[in-house]
Amino acid sequence: MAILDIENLHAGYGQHLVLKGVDAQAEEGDITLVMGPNGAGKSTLFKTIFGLLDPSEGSVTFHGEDITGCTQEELLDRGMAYVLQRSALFEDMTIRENLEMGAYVADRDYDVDGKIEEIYDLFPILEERSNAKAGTLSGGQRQMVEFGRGLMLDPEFMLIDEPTAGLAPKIIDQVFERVQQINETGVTIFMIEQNIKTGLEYSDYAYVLDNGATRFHGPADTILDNPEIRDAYLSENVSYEGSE
Ligand SMILES: Nc1ncnc2c1ncn2[C@@H]1O[C@H](COP(=O)(O)OP(=O)(O)OP(=O)(O)O)[C@@H](O)[C@H]1O
Repeated sequence: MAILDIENLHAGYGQHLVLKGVDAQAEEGDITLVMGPNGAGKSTLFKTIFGLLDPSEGSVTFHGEDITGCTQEELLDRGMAYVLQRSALFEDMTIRENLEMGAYVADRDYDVDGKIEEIYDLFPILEERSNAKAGTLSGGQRQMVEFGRGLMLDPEFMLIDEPTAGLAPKIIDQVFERVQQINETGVTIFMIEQNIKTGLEYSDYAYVLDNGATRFHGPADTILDNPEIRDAYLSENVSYEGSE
């Protein structure tokens, strides 16, 4: 069953229309990859899903309910989380304090400590380094804190924008393993990624966006069987991961 359903979505910045008819779905329990060239509109799509941009046409439904026009707080309440591409940690705060910030909109009786314990169980290094300031962490550890912070309100659906952006090639697999761990706790993942070959290995289904519209979609393990997709989208990523 689709937890998220995007239909004919149009959105942009002022007069600049970026999304020109995106159709996509996320099946419950899946990791769904969103790929496409630079400027295709991937981040714009995620911002529109999360209510940061108003669509001019089309709809986004979550659990069958139209969420167009919902505020971020309402979406968090409904079980959606958004992990941004650019690191937005509080540099002078500790790992634990950064995690606590992930629950700042929670009710007073929300069990913040209990949730942090769950995140420490998932990513033990965060407990070992809980008093370290975010500004002292490696790129991979920062990304783990970002994931942890996104998990603080117990989401069932997580938007993740390019989790490996700017990270060293040798830790890319680790980042995807963490995404997989999160998914195994029952969180449906909708993820933008430029490291296409590795990203597809960890995904169930994939969408290719081009020029603001859905160009192609299919099971992740079949996407690269399409020569058109390989030629158009893989060649520019070969440098990341080496050619076959
Ligand atoms: N805040 C903004 N104001 C105006 N135009 C923007 C803004 N953010 C993005 N754009 C434009 O929207 C288009 C799509 O950008 P977007 O970031 O959604 O693409 P993307 O597919 O995520 O690309 P990338 O892989 O480079 O992150 C680009 O032409 C970009 O210049």
